[in-house]
This record gives sequence, C-alpha cells and structure tokens, in this order.
Amino acid sequence: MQTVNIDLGNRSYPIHIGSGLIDQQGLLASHVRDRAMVVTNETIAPLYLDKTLAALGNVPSSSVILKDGESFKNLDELNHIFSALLNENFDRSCTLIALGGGVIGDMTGYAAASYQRGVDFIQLPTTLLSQVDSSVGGKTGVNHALGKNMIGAFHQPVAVIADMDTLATLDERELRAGLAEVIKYGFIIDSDFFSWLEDNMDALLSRDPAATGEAVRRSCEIKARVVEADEREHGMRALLNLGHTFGHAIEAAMGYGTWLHGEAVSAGIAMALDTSVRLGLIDEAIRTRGLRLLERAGLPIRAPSQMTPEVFLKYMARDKKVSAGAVRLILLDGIGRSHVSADFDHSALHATLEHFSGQESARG
Ligand SMILES: NC(=O)c1ccc[n+]([C@@H]2O[C@H](COP(=O)([O-])OP(=O)(O)OC[C@H]3O[C@@H](n4cnc5c(N)ncnc54)[C@H](O)[C@@H]3O)[C@@H](O)[C@H]2O)c1
Ligand SMILES: O=C(O)C(=O)C[C@@H](O)[C@H](O)[C@H](O)COP(=O)(O)O
Ligand SMILES: [Zn+2]
Repeated sequence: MQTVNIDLGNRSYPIHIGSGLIDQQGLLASHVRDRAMVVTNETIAPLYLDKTLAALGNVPSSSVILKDGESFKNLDELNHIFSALLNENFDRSCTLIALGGGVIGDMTGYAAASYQRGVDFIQLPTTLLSQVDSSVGGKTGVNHALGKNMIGAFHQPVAVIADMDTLATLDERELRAGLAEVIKYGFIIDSDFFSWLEDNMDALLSRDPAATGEAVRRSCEIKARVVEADEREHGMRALLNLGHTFGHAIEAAMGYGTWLHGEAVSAGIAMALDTSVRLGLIDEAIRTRGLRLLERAGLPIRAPSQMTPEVFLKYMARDKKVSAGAVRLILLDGIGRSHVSADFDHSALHATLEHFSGQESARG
C-alpha cells in the first residue's frame, strides 16, 4: 500500500492506494468514528457491498443503495440518503462511506456536509476517475437540470481508500473516461507526467497493475498539492477545471449520462487547446501532441453535433468560474503549463465554438 497525505491542517487525511485494501484487516474500520452508513448504487452493491460491510467488522453499520447514473446525481436521489440516516436514528458522530465512482462520492460527500450540519465521510472510490480525481479534494455536490454540480459544498473526507482491485470489473469505456482526468494533470502542471503517459498509455489501456498504480499515485500527488495550495478555488485550483467549462456544457445539454464526464472533459480539452492556439499561446505542434494522447486513450476530441455556439454559451454563462459576468477559461501555455484567464480576446473563444459546432461526434 502507498499513502499520499494531504495536508489541510485539522482537515488533513491520508489517501491509501493499493491492492486488497477493502479486505485489509482494520483499515476501513479505523477511520470510522461510531456507526457507519455505506452509500452505494445498484451496480456496485452486488460487487463490493458485502466485502465492505464485512471489513467494518464490529462497527455497527447499515447501507443505502441509490440508482446508478449521472442522471440520478440530483437532490431527489440525495434525499434517500437522508431518509435512511433519519429512519435509523444516525446522529452527528456517524461516518458515511462512499462506495462507488464519482457520482456516489460527490453525493455522499454532500450528504455528509449537510446531514445535521456536517458528519464524517470516507471515500472508497471504485472507478479510475474517482481514484485519480473525485475522491480527493472535498468538492461535493449534485447537478441541476440547468447546470453541472450547481448545488454543493466543500467538505473533505477523513480518508480515501483506493482499492485498485475494484478496477477489474470496470468497463472499458469508463476506464478510458478516467484517463481524461489523468491526462489533464499532465497538461496543466506536469510535463514529465505527460511524457510518462505517452510512454505508458498502452500499459494503462491493458490495465497493467504497476502502470495503473503509478498513474493513480502521481495523479493523487498532483491533486493533493494543488488542493493544499488553494483548497477553495480562489486561484490555482481552477486549473483542475481544464476543459470543464466546455465539458460541463456538453454533459448538461446532451442530458446527464449521455456523454460521460471524462469524455466531455476530453472534448473540452481539445477545445481549450484550440482557443490557446488561436490566442497564439501554443503552436500547432503542441496541439497535435495533446490531441494524439487523448485519441490514443480512445477519447473524443470533437464536440457532439448538437452543440451549437449558442447552446455552449447558454451553459457556459452559468459556469461556477464566471465572475462579474465574465467567462474564465483555463488556457494552455505549453505541455505542463497553464493559466486561468478572463482577460483574453473573446473572438478566439467564439471562433473555437464555431469551429467545434456541427462537427461529428468521435465518441467511442
Ligand atoms: N468532486 C470532484 O472533484 C470530481 C472530480 C471529477 C469528477 N467528478 C464527478 O464524478 C462523476 C463521474 O465519476 P465516474 O466517472 O466515477 O462515474 P460514475 O460514478 O457514474 O461511475 C461510472 C459507472 O461505473 C460503475 N462502477 C463504479 N465502480 C465500478 C466497478 N468497480 N466495477 C464496475 N462498475 C463500476 C458505476 O455504477 C457507473 O455505472 C461526475 O459526476 C463528475 O462530475 C467529481
Ligand atoms: O477538484 C477540482 O477542483 C476539480 O475541478 C476537479 C474536476 O475534475 C471535477 O470535475 C470537479 O467536480 C469540477 O468542479 P466544478 O466546481 O467545476 O463543478
Ligand atoms: Zn472533472
């Protein structure tokens, strides 16, 4: 087992990464305060719920099983968690356990942030995306029909336990979607990691355990350092949003779940590359290198044909990074170099939206 620590003062916590961690004697139970409520969904429950409850040993525990999918990441479904907690008289000393991907993690985290004004929670991420990104950093919440992750809170988990063995049951499309967020780290901040991904993409796609473990560890290291520097996204944390202003528009406009989050982020990164080229921040060679890696991961580099500039702009106007009406974008200055800006020539953005609208979907 490897452990990456995230230092946030009295909200610090370990990110444990390794094989067989759910079964590891005492590990999960050691992070539970009193009673545990495991939150999962109808797909993951038959695979890992019994194991998780068994790992809790003598800790009094219950579970709640939600419907599966991004389209259920909403306030109605969230209410099932509160009902389960209240029906069983869970008090403020309880611990929620998010057993699943980013949807379960974000929902459980938000339930933990708001139940009786805040209880502990543990992330037990079971998708590549959730192991490299969503389980770390404390962004929690649910979607609204009018915008992605619009209702939420910052609430850090007390521990992250990423059991790599759970990835064995993940389907191919979900694995590839997770790679979009891994590649994102290389783009925004770490050119060595980007080169490493170029060298190891085949191993990652064939689920080589050593390569996958290394990708998860390095991703968690990068995210932990960014969150430590700017926990509440007043500055550099926004870099983690590369491609997301476009991507969230695609997810919401297409209907949540039609495009996976990672797929939408990949198309969004291709759009951010395009705007960066138009602004003269990067040259064609950098764009080509970036797109090649996304394509090798089997990810889309075009937007769906339904996404006109007007549709993009409608959702982008509600992006959480908008300030005083100005859209802010994460722009690339090279591989491993990026910045956040509201102060750019917006004709470049409009040209990107025109260029990407009406293009055929390359979603695998
Ligand atoms: N909070 C953050 O910082 C953050 C970061 C990135 C993404 N997100 C959010 O995460 C969500 C996407 O997460 P995701 O990609 O994990 O999707 P997901 O949670 O929908 O999981 C993907 C699918 O895989 C299934 N699944 C999960 N684990 C499995 C396993 N081990 N074996 C078989 N099937 C399994 C799920 O039931 C689901 O059908 C989005 O809502 C996105 O907004 C949040
Ligand atoms: O942790 C962050 O910060 C991120 O931006 C990570 C993103 O990958 C993630 O999709 C996040 O949920 C997006 O946040 P939002 O505030 O734009 O909804
Ligand atoms: Zn994301």
